[in-house]
Amino acid sequence: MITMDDIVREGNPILTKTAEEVSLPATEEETETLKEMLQFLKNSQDEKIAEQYNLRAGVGLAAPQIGIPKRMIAVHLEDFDGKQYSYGLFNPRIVSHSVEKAYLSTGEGCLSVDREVPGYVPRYARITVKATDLEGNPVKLRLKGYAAIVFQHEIDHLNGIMFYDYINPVNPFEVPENSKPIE
Ligand SMILES: OCN(O)CCCc1ccccc1
Ligand code: NI
Repeated sequence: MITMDDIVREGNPILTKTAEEVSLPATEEETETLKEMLQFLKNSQDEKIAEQYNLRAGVGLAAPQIGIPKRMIAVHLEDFDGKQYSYGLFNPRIVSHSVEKAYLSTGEGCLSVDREVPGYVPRYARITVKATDLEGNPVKLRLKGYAAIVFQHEIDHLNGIMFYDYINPVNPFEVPENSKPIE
């Protein structure tokens, strides 16, 4: 099972590189890895398992974070409107997005960053993502709210981008232009 020991931390160059497309159909090993990434998220959100294995709660995970420079992400979360998202995706890409921006009013964190980095992270308010799921089927997801924020955070990891790259260094809590808070 994946534990915190498998999560690479900032300073590791893999986190600032662009990850490679997975050639489809994915191999059994790639599929198994993506399933383990999703299971890690479920474990990290289970009070008993998380406590037993000292897991930091996570709602998303990208393969570079476990040292695998491939375009694979897992997301497991319940949005504030109660909608549930549980996906393992190969080669996710944002195919369209709103002009309007949004930011998590609490700021963001990252399992690969062992420190608080305060500030608003401006992102697109709504995105459409195309990808291939764990069963090898094409998926098209129209996302908004917290889910849109998390998917963007994960897809950024595939392009070597960290959440704090977006924070305004002069005024971290400056409200981004044409944006709304997700709270
Ligand atoms: O890459 C996943 N990760 O480091 C876990 C935290 C995910 C996350 C946290 C806050 C806002 C968006 C995404
Ligand atoms: Ni992260």
